[in-house]
Amino acid sequence: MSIIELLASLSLLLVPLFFYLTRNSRSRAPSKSNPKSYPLIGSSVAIFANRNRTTQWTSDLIQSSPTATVVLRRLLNDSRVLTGNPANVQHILKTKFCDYEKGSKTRQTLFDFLGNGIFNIDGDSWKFQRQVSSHEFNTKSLRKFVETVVDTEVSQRLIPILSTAAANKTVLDLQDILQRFAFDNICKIAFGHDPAYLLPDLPEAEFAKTFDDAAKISSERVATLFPFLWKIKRFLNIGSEKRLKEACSDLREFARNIIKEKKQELNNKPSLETVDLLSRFLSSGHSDEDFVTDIVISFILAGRDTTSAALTWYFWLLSQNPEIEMEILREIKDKSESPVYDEVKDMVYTHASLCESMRLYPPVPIDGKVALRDDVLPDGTVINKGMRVSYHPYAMGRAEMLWGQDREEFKPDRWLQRAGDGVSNDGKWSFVGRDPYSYPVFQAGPRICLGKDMAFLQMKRVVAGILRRFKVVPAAEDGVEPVFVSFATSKMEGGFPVREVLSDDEKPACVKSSLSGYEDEKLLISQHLKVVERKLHQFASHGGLPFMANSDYSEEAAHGGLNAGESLDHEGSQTAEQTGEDDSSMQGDSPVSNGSLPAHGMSSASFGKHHVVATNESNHLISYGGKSSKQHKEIDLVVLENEISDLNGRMEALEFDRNFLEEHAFNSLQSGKEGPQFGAFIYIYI
Ligand code: HEM
Repeated sequence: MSIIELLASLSLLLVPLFFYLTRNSRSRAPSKSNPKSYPLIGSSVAIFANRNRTTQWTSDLIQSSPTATVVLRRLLNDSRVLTGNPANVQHILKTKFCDYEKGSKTRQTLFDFLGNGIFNIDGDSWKFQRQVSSHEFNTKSLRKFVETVVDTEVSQRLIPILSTAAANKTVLDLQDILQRFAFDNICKIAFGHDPAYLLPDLPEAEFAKTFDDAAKISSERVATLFPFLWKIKRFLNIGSEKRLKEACSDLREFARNIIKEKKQELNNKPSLETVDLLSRFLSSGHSDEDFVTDIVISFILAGRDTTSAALTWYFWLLSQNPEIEMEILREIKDKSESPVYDEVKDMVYTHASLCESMRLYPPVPIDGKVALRDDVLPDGTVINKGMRVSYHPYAMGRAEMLWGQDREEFKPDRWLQRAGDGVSNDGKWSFVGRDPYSYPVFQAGPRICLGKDMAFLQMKRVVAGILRRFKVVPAAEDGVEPVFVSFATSKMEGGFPVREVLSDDEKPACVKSSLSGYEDEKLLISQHLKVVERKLHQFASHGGLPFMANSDYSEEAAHGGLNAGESLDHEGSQTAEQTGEDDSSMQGDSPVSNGSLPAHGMSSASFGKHHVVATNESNHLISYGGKSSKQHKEIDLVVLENEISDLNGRMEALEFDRNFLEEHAFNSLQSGKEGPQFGAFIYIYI
């Protein structure tokens, strides 16, 4: 055969193959935002390069797509669609529910870990599990959940551990503590079993490690570019697959022990006083041990990793937004010490702040289905049978189209309305939810999370328990941002080391009164910072500071102070218009915020009014005439820099003095100078 004949035959073979392999390229999804794709290998190079930050990378791709949808082409025509478009989300999760399933490929991939549990199953088996489980989430069960299980875990385990850490000034991994808390909770409520992982000596959490390994390796299987590799490793029982096998076997052993215990209990006492989820399944005629084991594992996954992830990021955000923390504390202090079910339900601002936190850090950042037949999404993306279509709560929570220009700010107010707005007329906040297709943090449609209400009740009770007594302070240096990672559910990479500091109410009276002056000063500095922030914003918009020539610092401070004061108003008298005004002042990318001032070193350590006078003088300086516009701009900028540097120095000095005072006060209390008071304090809180 001549070379020409050989080439001709090859092209006869390759051309159809090429068209077959690239047939998905004809999808009408916007191509500009899709990463560069090549025949056969698709975008594998980019996917591989971003494998350690898939969530963030795909979120960026979605943000830059005009329809908020991207198609990721992988090896050999394995295309996956990722969407942040609410219309598409509604389409796959509700309108065409029957055409999008977990799918057999995903089921097979996750089978070793989740078996036939509710997260990994479709059809009748899913319906049955959902139906039986749903009894566990009715109002009566939830009321019992808050008033017995959660309360006990908070007051008898969580608080004592945090109190000891606060007294000894030890650093705790809050992520680990919250996972232990959630694990004890879910086992107690779902299986009537107390694993007692949240104990003062923090027992070796071998189970947690095992569970994390199983979840991580399983989600790596789903994400991998080379699925055949895990299959070979599994066959040979080597590497990560060997570990997965061991982990799954340990998990199953754990679940089987719980089931054995429960069966014995049921045999001894056929009518139990309290009916938990496991008893329900065992009494429903399903005695197949593997099936019940799968259910136990799925519920541990649902209950342990979601609320703990949500709360970990929540406490991080609060540490960066003290004024919001104060507003939450105000709401909490309105309720009783151990808020009962109705009070927890009524914690509207706390509820809004949790929704806002999960908007930015969703516990399940990406989730998906598989198309059972060819389809076209509402935005025109062509879907082929067997294609994986994922929705992306992480990207959606950061989409300007859905949340506006201030989407990166942590603002619980966006979920709230005040009296006089037609929604509530008792002067309180009322919660305004978003449609679940724009905010699919709990999924949406027929498979919406069953534990949503339970999760909120639990999280609000934990927040109330902790914030009433402590301030959670990240142990990492200021400015160090934790890293968001995700293996099925999200995590903070490396944990969340914190120092628990007693809240002011919990401190002995002498320390409290000395510290209140520092708090006032801190508030004043924050207000000044808001003013500077607004000035910088104006500088960016107008190339100068138009207001400075006509107004003086006091007016600005008063204005800034009003906004900050609004959030501190105990009577809750802030109006919707005022809130709106505050919003607009914060819109756009603010180059300076309270937590991210550039360090200019220490300047004045003097506090209060002196500083106002000095700044006043600086402002007058720039209103002197005779300068060119360019010179004006330069002077404006110098003035702003000086202000920032000065405020920064004052904040550092303040923190230093405050720490010194706390240290000194605690030391003198410990050395007995104020023995009786400290004794009482220890007695009550430790
Ligand atoms: C902040 C906390 C939580 C979040 C963000 C959350 C989120 C989700 C999401 C995204 C799904 C869909 C998963 C999928 O099908 O792929 C889901 C399903 C589910 N969740 Fe939650 N969840 C939370 C807490 C809980 C809790 C505490 C429970 C209680 C045990 C729970 C029980 C379930 C169950 C049983 C399903 C399966 C529903 C079904 O497939 O019909 N969740 N959740």
